[in-house]
Amino acid sequence: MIKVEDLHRHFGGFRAVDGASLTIETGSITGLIGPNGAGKSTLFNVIAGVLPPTSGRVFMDGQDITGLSPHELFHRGLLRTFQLAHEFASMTVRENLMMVPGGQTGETIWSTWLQRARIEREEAELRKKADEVLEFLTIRHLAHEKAGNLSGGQKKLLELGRTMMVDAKVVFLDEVGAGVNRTLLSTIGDAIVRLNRERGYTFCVIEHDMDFIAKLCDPVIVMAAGQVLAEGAADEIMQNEAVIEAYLGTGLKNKIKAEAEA
Ligand SMILES: Nc1ncnc2c1ncn2[C@@H]1O[C@H](COP(=O)(O)OP(=O)(O)OP(=O)(O)O)[C@@H](O)[C@H]1O
Repeated sequence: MIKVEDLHRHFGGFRAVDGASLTIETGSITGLIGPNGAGKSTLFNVIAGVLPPTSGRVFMDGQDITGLSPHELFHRGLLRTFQLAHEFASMTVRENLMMVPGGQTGETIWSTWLQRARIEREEAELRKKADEVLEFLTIRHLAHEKAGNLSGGQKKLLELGRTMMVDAKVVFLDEVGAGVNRTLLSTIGDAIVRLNRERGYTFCVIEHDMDFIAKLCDPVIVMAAGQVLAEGAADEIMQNEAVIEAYLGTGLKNKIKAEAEA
């Protein structure tokens, strides 16, 4: 469980996150939505150790993880997808996956020279794991493709694949659907659900596509002006007056209402 208590992140005098408190339950796929500039990405960045908070605390399973580096959080199984360095364009999809775990014996020249057998064994294990990941994501056919040639949606799948190479526990996905076509978005959605159900991943997903959020996420947390405005099931949230107002602004909401009544 991730618990965020009264989190603030200010930029100069501007309060991007302004006292947000929320809980991401273990085993959930929690949606995080809100109008542009609501503070969602900043909140993600603070939780994931990319930005220090101005004040407030973040706990993971009861342990205070406020201000830990992305690297430390990575080793605890908490990651924001872009923490996993972006794909290496000239390497194949499989090689990109094999790069993730890091710390293999083969990383220093001396050990390369002295421990060839061990390195070969580690490589074989990594290759096997990468192939399992590709199978799970239904993209085995892309194993030898250069990562730079993948479409936007396939790159998102590769990002999910990277989380599987390190057996992540809690994954923060920022705008997973941006620029992704419908078919691939549904493949990505399926992969998220299966990782959640079959591998016990907890997800927190920022996404503007409400169909995607409604299909995948429970609960949905709504942020506006740096604070949590509402939380609940997707259908409740979409009926919530305060949420509609935060998205549309009162003026626009009244205009739509007037037009509907006319
Ligand atoms: N490094 C920064 N310096 C100054 N202001 C920033 C910085 N990062 C974010 N902000 C501001 O903080 C506010 C919240 O930004 P953030 O990206 O967290 O919102 P968001 O809810 O993720 O928006 P979107 O849905 O458009 O991505 C915005 O007004 C943004 O301009």
